[in-house]
Formats: sequence, C-alpha cells, structure tokens
Amino acid sequence: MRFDVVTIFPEFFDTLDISLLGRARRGGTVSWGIHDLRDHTHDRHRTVDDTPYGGGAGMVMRPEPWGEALDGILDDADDPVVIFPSPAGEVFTQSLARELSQEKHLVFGCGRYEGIDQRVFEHTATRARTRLVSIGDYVLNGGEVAVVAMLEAIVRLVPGVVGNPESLVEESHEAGLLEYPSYTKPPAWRGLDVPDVLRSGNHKAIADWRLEASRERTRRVRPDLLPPDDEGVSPAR
Ligand SMILES: COc1cc(COC(=O)c2cn[nH]c2)cc(-c2cccnc2)c1
Repeated sequence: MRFDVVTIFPEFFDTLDISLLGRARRGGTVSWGIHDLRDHTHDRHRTVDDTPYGGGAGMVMRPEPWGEALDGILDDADDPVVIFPSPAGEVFTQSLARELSQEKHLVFGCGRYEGIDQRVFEHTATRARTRLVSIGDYVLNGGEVAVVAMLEAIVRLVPGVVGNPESLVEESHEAGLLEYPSYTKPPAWRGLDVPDVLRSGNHKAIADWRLEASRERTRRVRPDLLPPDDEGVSPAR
C-alpha cells in the first residue's frame, strides 16, 4: 500500500517511522509521502487560508494550494481514495479500517482552521473516490492527529505488516464484540488471582469463558454494539 498526506505540519509525521509503520516501510509492504501544502502557494507569506465568504469567525483553507498539491499526487492509474478527517465525516470504524487496508493508494488531506473550501471536495470527487471521515464526536485543531490514528488502524491490517495475523482476529471490534480481559504471570498479584479456567489447559472451557467475558464486557460497556435481539442486555450501570 502507498499513502500520501497533505498537511501544513509535515514534521508532525516524522514519528511514522517508529514501530509498526517503520518496519512495514523497511519491509516494503508500505510506502508513503508527506507533502507540505505551503509548497503549493506562490505568495511571499505562503498563505494557505483566507476569510470566509458570508462572514463569521475563523479562517478557511484556500482551494488553490489544495488543487495543486493533489494534482501532483492523484494518478488515475492506481485509483486512490482521498480521505479528509472532519467532524462532519462518516464515522471511522474497524470495518472501514479493514476496507481501506485493501486499497492500493490512500491520500489524506489534513484540514486546519475552520475547514477547507467546499470546492476542494467537490473537485477532488470528480477525479477520485473522496470521503470525509470522523474519528469521533469532538473537534481537533487539525486533521493530523486523526490521520495518525486512522493510519495505525488501517496499516496494521495490511497483509504482511503484523507478524502474526492471528493476533488481529480476537481484538475488540473484530468480531463485533469487545475483547475479553487478558492475564499473564504471576498467577497471583497483590491478592488478585488469574481466573482458574485460564490455567486449566481445557481449551474449550477457555474459549467458552472468553466468549462469555467478551459478551459481558460488551453488554456492560457498549450495548450498542450488540445485535438488537441479544437477550439479557442490561442497561449500562
Ligand atoms: C477545527 O476545524 C476542523 C478540524 C478538523 C480536524 O478534524 C477533526 O477535528 C476531527 C476528525 N474527526 N473528529 C474530529 C477538520 C475540519 C474540517 C476538514 C474538512 C472539512 N470540514 C472540516 C475542521
């Protein structure tokens, strides 16, 4: 997979080389480019924003630099998906992460200020699949944090990136339930014991315990994730 990021803070993405993404890049399964939006301005102050038509507080990102930046990245041949993090976007979920992990080329546009001129989305949508995506119902100062979060969720699902693909199966949200509680040595710690079943060696009993633990945790913390006909859904206390 290749991904490109357009931002006014390219240095924000210097950390991508750490851990998972760095290993994936060195292994050749992932490549990326970080593009400074200001490189696509032509005035002395490298201006990327301006006052909003219709008035109001704050500034809006100008369309011209975005058009030029995306001109240099979008190549029809690899059918890219362009993603703009936005509080007004569709919700980012594990299933969207899985869907995007199968794409050849992702392009992320990081908004700042009060947002990006609407014509950038409209024009980009004429030449690539374009999506506004929200990582949650809150407002950040810019899309960079959201892009890093989405990249981590997406790239770890790209085949060959995570050493043991088995570890991706039993995670929260993978099977529609929250993950069961995990334990490791020592068997007793500060008066707290590991559940006996997990040390029993009885694989069926362990699997049953884990499924029930996942369902109980989901019922308690995220009943919204359970199918509507799930009997015994107790309201979150
Ligand atoms: C401060 O105003 C903003 C901030 C951001 C950064 O993203 C988030 O805050 C976010 C993302 N998921 N949850 C929150 C994006 C936009 C924006 C971008 C494109 C079109 N319209 C608006 C505007």
